[in-house]
Amino acid sequence: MQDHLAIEVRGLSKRYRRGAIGMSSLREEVELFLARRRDQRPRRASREFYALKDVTFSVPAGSVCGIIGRNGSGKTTLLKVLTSITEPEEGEATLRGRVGSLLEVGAGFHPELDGIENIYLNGAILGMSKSEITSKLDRIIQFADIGDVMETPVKRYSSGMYVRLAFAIAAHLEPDILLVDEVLAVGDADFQRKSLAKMKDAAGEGRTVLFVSHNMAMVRQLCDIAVYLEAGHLKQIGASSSVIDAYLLGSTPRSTQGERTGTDELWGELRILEPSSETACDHLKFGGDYDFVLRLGASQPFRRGVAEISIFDQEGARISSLESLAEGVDQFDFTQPVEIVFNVRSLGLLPGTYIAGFSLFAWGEEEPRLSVEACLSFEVVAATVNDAYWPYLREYHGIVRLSHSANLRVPGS
Ligand SMILES: Nc1ncnc2c1ncn2[C@@H]1O[C@H](COP(=O)(O)OP(=O)(O)OP(=O)(O)O)[C@@H](O)[C@H]1O
Repeated sequence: MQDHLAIEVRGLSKRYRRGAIGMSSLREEVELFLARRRDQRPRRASREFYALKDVTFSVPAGSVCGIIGRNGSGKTTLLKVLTSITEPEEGEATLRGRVGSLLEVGAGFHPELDGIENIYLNGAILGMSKSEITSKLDRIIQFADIGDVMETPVKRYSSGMYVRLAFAIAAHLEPDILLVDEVLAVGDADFQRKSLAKMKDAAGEGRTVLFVSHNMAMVRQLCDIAVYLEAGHLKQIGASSSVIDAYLLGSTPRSTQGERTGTDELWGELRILEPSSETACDHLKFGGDYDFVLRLGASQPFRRGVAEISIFDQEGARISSLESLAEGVDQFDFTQPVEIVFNVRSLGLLPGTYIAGFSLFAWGEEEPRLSVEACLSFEVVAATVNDAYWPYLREYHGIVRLSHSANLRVPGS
């Protein structure tokens, strides 16, 4: 193995048998359940499949590497193979140095032992001496910041407390390689911020971090390289920004170039353009100016209407909408297609991935005549460091930035 490589994975394959409930991801179970209800099909027979297939890549020491991919693409399986929780059928993985991991809430903890005893237990597993662990104890307790439960058996901890303590241990026992699954999402925003900073520090000290996440803004911010898995195969590895772009494009519901949706009688097409440009963009800068252009066509006259563009986050929560009526546009003469241009200025959506859709209502009717929930996805990226807005990051500041100013005053004077 080459010295500068902390992790080397060669031809890794892992097979599972699908069938029993609880073995598949939740989403797969829900899909299966719905499919069965729809078709009354008998239960799918159990069969083998590859959760990982011939995966080969390496990670240089001192890098922070993101592992990304859709649900069920094999990310967790990869971490489980790397930590020897599961054995691969083929291939091999070599990890250079001491490995600390944070995979599942509660994993690596003994439920009957209290917080402090678990710190010693984990340290011992990592091969540390008692005095080495004692010297780090205060920092771990301080980082976990879970109050006076350190002497309570961890089986009584909430999942948030588990994660706080587990991350504090994993990060402070100074493993050479730190493997972190999405568990951090359980912690609150403040704790996530501390954890991200800690992972960055770890890399700065020459440690290697492998970080599984669905949060592209976080991966983009934290990781210098990324591995993109698709259905157990390695789809791409490289600089995190280009791998994330490839992943987002792959999971885009439809082309950002805009695509006609609807019927011959009534259709719409949504594009995002830079003002006075005809080129569609899918990477928008936080704080930038954009035109959301909705082209509509109808075969029947449809005079008074309300057009609305809805913007959702990756989890499907509606973040905002743009609405024509409030802006004084409500007369659509459909003798030929029309375009409604929504001028969005100083875009206040924080870096992250968003999905847009649109609907068209006839005046006075409750149900839309045309409704398209997701027709394009776009990503908002942080502007450059020189930009006044650059520090605004979603995981620290929420999803939208309200336009505001601030001033100082002394009450009563
Ligand atoms: N113990 C198991 N037995 C059978 N199948 C399994 C087992 N563990 C995982 N799988 C299946 O292997 C595939 C990969 O799962 P894995 O958890 O690695 O995906 P993932 O990318 O981490 O997904 P997610 O993003 O949803 O966490 C999925 O189809 C999953 O259902």
